[in-house]
Formats: sequence, structure tokens, C-alpha cells
Amino acid sequence: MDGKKMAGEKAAELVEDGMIVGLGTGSTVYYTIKKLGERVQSGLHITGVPTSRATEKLARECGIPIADLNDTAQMDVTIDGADEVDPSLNGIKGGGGALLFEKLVAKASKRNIWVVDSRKMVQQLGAFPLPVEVVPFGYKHLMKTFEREGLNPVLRMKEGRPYVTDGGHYIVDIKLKSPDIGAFGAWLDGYTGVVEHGLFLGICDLVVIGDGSKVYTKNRAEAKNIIL
Ligand SMILES: O=C[C@H](O)[C@H](O)[C@H](O)COP(=O)(O)O
Repeated sequence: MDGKKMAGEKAAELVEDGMIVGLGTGSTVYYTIKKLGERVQSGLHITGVPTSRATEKLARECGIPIADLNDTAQMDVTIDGADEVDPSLNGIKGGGGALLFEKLVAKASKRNIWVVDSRKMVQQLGAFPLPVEVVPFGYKHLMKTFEREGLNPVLRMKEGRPYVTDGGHYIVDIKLKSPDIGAFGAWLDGYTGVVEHGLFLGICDLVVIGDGSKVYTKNRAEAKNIIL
């Protein structure tokens, strides 16, 4: 079976009755949402807080009751995908453009679980370009700054136009500056015009990994594999 499907469906089993669940975005958590939908049809009571319009639509189609982040004090757990995950469970997210809403929901969650296929697990982050969500006004100036810093910025496009996020911003994909990714993230956080970036550091508590033949987990505290 596809590693994404294995991980996505397994994570849905970790959700308990009565939970408020942050619903991530992407092709892996898709399987979690589908499975949660099936569990809801069989009597599970949960409330989902979506991280994108696409996820909201999918969750509604699956019959999962939805709430807005503004009406929710805290999620019990958020389940989301990731583009790369390192051994300390730091990650890059935003390949699908949902990083801002994903980070907002993740930071309001007691626990964050990521679902990935095993190819996303890396020794060091950075082969995947880092998505940076930027304000459209004056974005070319920001791109010039990134260029001067040697970050190879590329404006994300869709159908010949700049890709626009659910929050109404553009995405610039850049090269991650390592090894001090914490300092790099802080530099981006402080830069005028940057709304958010896809470095998720110290956020993920547990990653569920599917490799096609088995599913295993790694948690941040122990960082050891547990075969499920
Ligand atoms: O913006 C999108 C999200 O961060 C996704 O969770 C991430 O890109 C992983 O997506 P997928 O599961 O489709 O590879």
C-alpha cells in the first residue's frame, strides 16, 4: 500500500471520541480525513478545525462537523502532512501553500501529529525549497533581498499567475540557510513583508511514517521508532 495512505489512515486511529481535531492539508492527511469521516459515520463525535479551504470542503464532504479557529479555544490534536522531517522532528511545510493557517492551528493545539511517507524523513532539512508566504505589495523588493542573500527565490506560479494562498498572499520558495535553521527562521520572522514561513521547529510531537510495507512512529521525546 502507498506509504501516504498507510500513515494517514493509521493516524486517524489515534483520534478519540469528543476531541477537537485540527485538520491539516495535503495528499497524506487526505487519507486521515477520509478515515475520520468513516469513523464519524460509525458514531465517533469530533469537531474538525480545517487549515485550508480545500480541507474544509473535504471534511464537510466526509460529514465531519467543522468549527472555525476563532470559535475554538484549543485543539486536542492536529494531524497534518509535512514536506521534510528531520530526526528531531523539525520540518518544512507549505508545499501545498497552506503553511500560514497550518501554523496557526498547530500552535493552538495540545499535540501535533504529522503523517508522511518514509521518503520525507531526512537527516538534514533543505533539499525541499522553503516556502515563504509574503505580502503581494512590493514582493519584488523582498525577492531582491533574498537574491542578494543567495537564497535563490522563486515566485510560486499557478496557471501563469502568482499562486495566491487562502490568506491572500504570495509564496516565494527559497533555499534554506543551514545549519542554524533556528536563526534563519528568526531572521525571516523579523523581515517586513514576510507573513510566515514553512519552518516548523519544535512543533511536531509525533510523526507517523508509512513505508509501503509497515507504519511506524517517532516521537520527539524519545526519537525512536515504534512499529505499529
Ligand atoms: O501546504 C501544505 C502542507 O504543508 C502539506 O501538509 C505538505 O505540503 C505535505 O503535503 P503532502 O502530504 O501532499 O505531501
